[in-house]
Amino acid sequence: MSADFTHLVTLDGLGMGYRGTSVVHDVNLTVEKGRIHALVGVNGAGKTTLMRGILGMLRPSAGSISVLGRRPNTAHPSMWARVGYILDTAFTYRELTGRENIYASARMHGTSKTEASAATEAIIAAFGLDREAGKRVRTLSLGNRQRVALAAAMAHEPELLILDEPTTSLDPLAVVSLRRALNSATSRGAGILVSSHHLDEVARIADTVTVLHRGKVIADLDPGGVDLEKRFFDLVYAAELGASS
Ligand SMILES: Nc1ncnc2c1ncn2[C@@H]1O[C@H](COP(=O)(O)OP(=O)(O)OP(=O)(O)O)[C@@H](O)[C@H]1O
Repeated sequence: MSADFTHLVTLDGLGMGYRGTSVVHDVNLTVEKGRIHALVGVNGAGKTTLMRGILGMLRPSAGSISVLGRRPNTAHPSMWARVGYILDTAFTYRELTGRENIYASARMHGTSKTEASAATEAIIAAFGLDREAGKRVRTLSLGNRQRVALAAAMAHEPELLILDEPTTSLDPLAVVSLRRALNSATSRGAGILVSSHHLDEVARIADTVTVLHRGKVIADLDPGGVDLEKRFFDLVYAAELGASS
């Protein structure tokens, strides 16, 4: 099933926080079909919080969130079959093998047994996980657990992918596999929101880059321009100066 709208996610004047503490303020952002939207910001800027809101784990205190045309807090569970994500520490079932994790995820996202088997083997090959896939996840290295979690998030070919710092523990080869997998997802029309501290990688893959600082959007940057890292730090520095003056 395909969404018949361009905006897979729309955040409109979004405010969110934890127990009375305001963390995200007046954020407007869209994730579009076939595009990679990167979210960058220093530690504590609010990237994970914003993603929790999109995934229906936190309610807005102001404004609204629309995911695949619905409000996440009230969406039917079947909508989540069209979404894939990793958040904070990538989740896996540690007593299952990598292959079992990926297959279970595909099945839980509504894929038939035959399709799930084929999708599992295809994504194991795409991520170069052939040697690790038969091992219990608890015996894998941190980076390989991350690769299994990413494969599990993507095996069911979601229309929307929310990826919180997916490259953190990955080696350069795994980063290349992920980049290819993300490109292949956007070619079939998926939209991706990805947070990252790796600005060189962001410059390579993103169509749009939003800078979040102290829970506010302070700029949208052109990923193709010169020295994304410098432009990012200049913006954050200026925002900090503004906040302290
Ligand atoms: N469960 C929570 N309860 C209370 N405050 C929280 C909780 N989770 C995050 N925060 C606070 O919300 C703010 C934003 O945190 P968040 O994890 O969204 O930032 P981030 O941009 O993802 O940071 P990082 O790059 O370090 O992952 C921080 O001040 C953090 O302390």
